[in-house]
Amino acid sequence: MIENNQAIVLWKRCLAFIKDNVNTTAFTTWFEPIVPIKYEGKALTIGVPSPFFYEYLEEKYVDLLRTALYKEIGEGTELMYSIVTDNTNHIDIEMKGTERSVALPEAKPVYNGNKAPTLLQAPVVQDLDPHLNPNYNFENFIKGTSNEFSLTVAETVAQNPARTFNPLFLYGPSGVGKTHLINAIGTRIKELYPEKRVLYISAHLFQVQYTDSIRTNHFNDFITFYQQIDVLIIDDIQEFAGVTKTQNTFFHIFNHLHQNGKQLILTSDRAPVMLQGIEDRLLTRFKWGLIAELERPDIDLRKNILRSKIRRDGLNIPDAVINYIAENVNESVRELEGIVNSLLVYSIQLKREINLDLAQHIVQKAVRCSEIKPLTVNDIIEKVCSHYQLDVSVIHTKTRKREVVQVRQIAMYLAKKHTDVSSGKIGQLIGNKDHATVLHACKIVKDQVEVDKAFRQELEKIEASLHQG
Ligand SMILES: Nc1ncnc2c1ncn2[C@@H]1O[C@H](COP(=O)(O)OP(=O)(O)OP(=O)(O)O)[C@@H](O)[C@H]1O
Repeated sequence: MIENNQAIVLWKRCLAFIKDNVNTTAFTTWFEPIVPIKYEGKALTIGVPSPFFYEYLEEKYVDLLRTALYKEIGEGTELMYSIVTDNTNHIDIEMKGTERSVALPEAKPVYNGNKAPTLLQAPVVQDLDPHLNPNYNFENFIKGTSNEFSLTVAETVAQNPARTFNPLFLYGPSGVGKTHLINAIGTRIKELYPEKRVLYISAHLFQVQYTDSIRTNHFNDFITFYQQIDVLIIDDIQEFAGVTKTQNTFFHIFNHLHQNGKQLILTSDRAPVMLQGIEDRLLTRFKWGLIAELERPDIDLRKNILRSKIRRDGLNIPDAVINYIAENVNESVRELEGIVNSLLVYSIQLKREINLDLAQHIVQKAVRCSEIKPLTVNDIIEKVCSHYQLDVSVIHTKTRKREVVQVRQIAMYLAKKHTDVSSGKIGQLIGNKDHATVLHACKIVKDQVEVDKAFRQELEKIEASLHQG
């Protein structure tokens, strides 16, 4: 690779500036490994060792890099990245710096980003920033048994928005790929139907925009803006719990879009039946289309995700290390990614190869904080039965006695709330019932919790005992 002399000189100046503005460890870890590649047409290209390195720089140091470039080279200088795996080999994935932060929805509120709520007309398609994260796409979403169904319905919706499942409601615990999948749907729709107005927004940001619109007397603009979206994607809808006015506004937007054949895509950390503090009329609507669950990744998926991430980061990690991580880190994909990133940082900082020792050290540190044993459905059955002084075996019989039915329903409700076991599996483990019986039980208990104070306190007592040995 021929380095361009001008790039070396310019980058050296930037480095001097950066060195004055970060601590020594950060400088050694994140800036020393960078190699200047070329300077052409007001763009400086730098080589970084992996895509992760690029993402990290863009996330943590984007402002510092921009300031250094503008100050040392000139206002408006662009930064380009190239992934360099070693001195002789460089994968030419050129990535434009500073775009990533713009692509991330939370980094820039949609309200300002689209300037749309001040317009009474529909935003022109090309003016509407969909706020999709292009790094979350179908191509890099790895399929496994825990996400296969959700992936299939997501692809179906992307192929034919508003024609099949509307709304599409995806739910599952944190870090299992919900945000990734809904961004992938949005991106695919934009590819297939560029004329469609697609918008991704977190429920939190939607609420902030709504409150802002009231404060600044722009409520009508706010409503008009949302009613003109073709594909509305709202992440983490559980955040609407308890905020009645936002829910009310969303209810009207939902109705308008649905009636006009527009697609709605929603995610939540739990099934609609478990969403407390959300009005029934909204919950009913969430069930109009299709509800799909994303479960925690099983071991095969964990291994495949690790392999894919490692390949993408240009790392060389032995199989024994991959197996060790996959066996010991099982909470979420986010957690897996965190471990690989830590491995990378440690190996750069300590200049050590990635081996089993290093992996064990990192995994133990990460897992130690969450050493509380996760609850199982059996733990819950035992606690509930002991609270009601009922023999555990009775819960598994076919009896329809009122008190047994109620204990069974409470156990199902608590299992759904406190574990990530799927409804079907909970049914199997509690009296060999089906998935629909579990959801019905959850609804019955939830309704009673909302109106019956004594019952609510009783459940709180059982819940408090769940983590006691
Ligand atoms: N099947 C998968 N293939 C590849 N990457 C995945 C997969 N599932 C999750 N990920 C990655 O794991 C990380 C966490 O996923 P994501 O943010 O989509 O989770 P989430 O379910 O939306 O979590 P939360 O509810 O906390 O927002 C992301 O970097 C995502 O790309």
